[in-house]
Amino acid sequence: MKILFVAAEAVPLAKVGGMGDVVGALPQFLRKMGHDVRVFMPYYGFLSDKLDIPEEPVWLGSAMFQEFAVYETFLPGTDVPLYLFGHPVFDPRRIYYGEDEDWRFTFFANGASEFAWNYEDWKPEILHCHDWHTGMIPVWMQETPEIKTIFTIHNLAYQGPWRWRLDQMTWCPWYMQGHNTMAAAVQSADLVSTVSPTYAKQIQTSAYGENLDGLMSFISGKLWGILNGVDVERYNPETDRYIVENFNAETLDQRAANKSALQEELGLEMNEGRFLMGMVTRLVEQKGIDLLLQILDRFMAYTDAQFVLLGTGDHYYESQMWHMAARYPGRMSVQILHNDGLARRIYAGCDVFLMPSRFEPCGITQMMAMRYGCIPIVRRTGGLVDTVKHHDPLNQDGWGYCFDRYEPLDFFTCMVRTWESFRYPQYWREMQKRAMSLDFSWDKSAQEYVRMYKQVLGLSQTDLLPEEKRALGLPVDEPETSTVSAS
Ligand SMILES: Nc1ncnc2c1ncn2[C@@H]1O[C@H](COP(=O)(O)OP(=O)(O)O[C@H]2O[C@H](CO)[C@@H](O)[C@H](O)[C@H]2O)[C@@H](O)[C@H]1O
Repeated sequence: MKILFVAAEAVPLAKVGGMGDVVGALPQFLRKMGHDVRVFMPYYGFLSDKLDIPEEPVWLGSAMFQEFAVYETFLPGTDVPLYLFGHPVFDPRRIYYGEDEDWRFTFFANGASEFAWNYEDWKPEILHCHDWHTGMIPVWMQETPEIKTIFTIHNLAYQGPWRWRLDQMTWCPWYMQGHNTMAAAVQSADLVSTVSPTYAKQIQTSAYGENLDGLMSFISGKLWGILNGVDVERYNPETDRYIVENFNAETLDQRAANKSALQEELGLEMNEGRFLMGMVTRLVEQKGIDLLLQILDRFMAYTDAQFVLLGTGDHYYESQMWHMAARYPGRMSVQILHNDGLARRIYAGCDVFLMPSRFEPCGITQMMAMRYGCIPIVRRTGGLVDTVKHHDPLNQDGWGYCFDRYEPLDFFTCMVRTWESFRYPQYWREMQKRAMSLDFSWDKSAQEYVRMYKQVLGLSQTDLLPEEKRALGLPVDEPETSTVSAS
């Protein structure tokens, strides 16, 4: 199958949050399964620092009365072809923000559609669109039945420009339904997915539907919930170059060196016995920062814990966290920056990872933390339900601590319980081992996406490509026959 991912972010080139992880990783796994998957994203001004981009474009087009150029290269370190949408509006060294955000991404979506319609050398059968930035693509593609569209919701809270604004900026066809980009996208796309089974159900309720719950229930017949994975090769404590000491579930003793190194790096008291809590996050309402602010001071005063936060986002939260850190010198460190290396050192060095999210479509950081033996404390919502099992001391099961209600007292109690469990090292270690042995690789999710692609193309689910069989560990018949490719 020929699939073009269209998105605003893709690791390792451009990433603000988890969507970039998905768009950068999933295509590699789908290609391993024999599918021709490529990525289309903006040519941001900072990209030329990160990879060599040919000077000659492979295609020139126009959209919204603007000329643009498309350059072809590869996602670094992979065989995934990458098309870069070049126009001066993307020259600034930023991904989001700025007053022109609505315009520049609607233009990007229009450019991607033009490319899919008119580029002669490669024709996608499916456009896999990610979040509102690409939301108009399914609308425009409605009149092009030979190209199917899949729209994946990574974050329903950001719904893109309203219809009146779209009307001002570009052409909204008469058949466009919905009052903003997100609403239009889910109605027009052939299939819609979100990034965990629990979140797929939750967005059909008023508590999580962001005012689109009615619409989500209405389209539930074409709504899939597919859990994200983690790039287990990039994020591997056994080989990670960014941490001080490599380790695995069998050599957990070596993990202690990472804790000391992190304490030293961030100016915390170097003491192995301290309960070290970490958080790597966008500092936005979604992530439960307001809940944390209500209890952190009390918890720090009540215990001997240490706390590390790495994140950027709303200035209000940034300054609140700074002020809090100033009250606990040597015990709390707040790093307002984006730094992948430090994020890994936090996963490898902290004892627990906090994720008290108000809502969480999937959440990748808790999976990364578990992979590095860091026990998650999470609110039971969205993908956190699907990935974190509450500890069960009687049966020695579970690998995290969960609370249900979005209430400071519930979060506080959960943290105190975790802190108490931490006093039992043998028990704690077993829990770390269970967390580290979980399989969060992309293979399983990639199989689900393949099922979805086959459904949208009307292909049989049972006929597998030889590469798919190999990925599933099934015997490959001789001679190999390729039965599913519609290309
Ligand atoms: N300051 C910082 N420095 C370094 N790295 C940082 C960082 N802040 C965040 N990150 C990284 O960004 C990613 C965050 O991913 P998440 O999935 O946890 O959340 P996000 O809300 O961005 O994603 C949205 O999309 C994803 C993908 O579908 C869903 O899992 C999620 O629920 C949804 O909210 C992780 O790779 C993390 O390490």
